[in-house]
Formats: sequence, structure tokens, C-alpha cells
Amino acid sequence: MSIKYIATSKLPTPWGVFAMHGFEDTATGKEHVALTFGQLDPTQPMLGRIHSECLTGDALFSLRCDCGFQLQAAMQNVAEKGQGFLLYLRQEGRGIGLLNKIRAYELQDAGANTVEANLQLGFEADMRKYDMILPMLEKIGVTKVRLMTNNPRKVTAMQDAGIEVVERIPLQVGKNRYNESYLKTKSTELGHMMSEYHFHDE
Ligand SMILES: Nc1nc2c(ncn2[C@@H]2O[C@H](COP(=O)(O)OP(=O)(O)OP(=O)(O)O)[C@@H](O)[C@H]2O)c(=O)[nH]1
Ligand SMILES: [Zn+2]
Repeated sequence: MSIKYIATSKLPTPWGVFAMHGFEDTATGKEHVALTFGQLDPTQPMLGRIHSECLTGDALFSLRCDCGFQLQAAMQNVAEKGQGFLLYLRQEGRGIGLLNKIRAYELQDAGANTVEANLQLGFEADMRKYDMILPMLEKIGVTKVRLMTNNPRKVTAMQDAGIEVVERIPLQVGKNRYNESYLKTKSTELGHMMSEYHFHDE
């Protein structure tokens, strides 16, 4: 496996002090991060999230998607629980990278939806791989999870990696007028479970 653990430090946040564990994927050069909160017990199901990088949503306050809202809600939920984890995976733009995501946004500004834009650029709708999660979870001591996600592919990816998903917890936050059709496309074309959202033309 090409995932190499590098170092651990404290990460103070508005919700509490996390521990931040850095990993290097020596095959791709990608630098991934695992956050943990509290003392993790590998025998217990752990509240957590697998979060894919979204520079625009996570760091630049974009309202085009729900990523930043989900990131904050997940970190807050984990801190309130007193125990849990978040894997921050550097697979920007569902794996196509930042500049290609901006190309995809350009096509979306001209009328394509999020899936059509990827396809027009010659990519699959979702290019993410999840082979880094098992070594990362092994290192931080997680074997069973209560996973905060609306994405059934993440649940399958975890199960395929041998991690027991004891529960899927919906994470439906941040809907606004700029991301409503994006969220709807995720629900109708990418299979996301968005039951708590109601879309305008339904
Ligand atoms: N190609 C592309 N990627 C996007 C677009 N909008 C957001 N993304 C990326 O989609 C990914 C969303 O990842 P996550 O927050 O883990 O969410 P998810 O896989 O939809 O599943 P949840 O766990 O339900 O949030 C990030 O990598 C974003 O950069 C878009 O319009 N096009
Ligand atoms: Zn996003």
C-alpha cells in the first residue's frame, strides 16, 4: 500500500481541539489528512465522515455546492459527540482536479448540469477512488463507523475496504438558491439520498 503515515499535531478549531494526522500517498503524491477527536476505541462504532476536497466550498465559501456546510456540520457533530473522525481526501472535483472543476463550472454556467459537464470534458461523472481509507482508518484505530453521508458510493467503498458501516447518518445541510439544481442532480443522477430536502418543482 502506498499510504505512508507522516506526523500528528493538534488542530484547534471553533468546535474544539482535534488531532490532525498527515498521510502521503507515495504513488500519487497526494497529501491526505485524518482528523480525530477524543480517544478512539477500535471496538466501538465511531461517528465520522469521509470528505472529498472542495477548495471552492471548503475554503472559499462557495454556495455552488454543499461541501463547506457539510464539513463544518461534520466537525461540529464529532466534537459534540466527544469522539470521532474525519478523513479529508485530496480528490478535488470528484477526482478531476481543481482546474478541470473550474472548466466544468464554466460549462455549468452555460447550462450543463454537474454530470453532463464532466462527461463533456471527457471524464466520468465521479472519478474518485477510496483505496486510501483503509490504511488511514487502521492507523487512527477505526474499524466500525457511523458514517455521515448522503452518498451510497461511500458506504459501498467502506464496506468493500472491510470497514463495517453500522449506520449511515444523512448530512443534508446548506441548500440554497445557487446549489439547489446541483443537489437535485446529485439526487437524480448520482444516487445521493436527499430525502430531507424538498426541491422547488417537486
Ligand atoms: N466535477 C465536479 N466536482 C464537484 C462539483 N461540485 C462539487 N464537486 C466536488 O464533489 C466532491 C464532493 O465531495 P463530498 O463532500 O465528499 O460529497 P459527496 O461525495 O457528494 O457525498 P456526501 O458525503 O453526501 O457529501 C468534492 O470533491 C467537490 O470538489 C461539480 O460541479 N463538478
Ligand atoms: Zn463543493
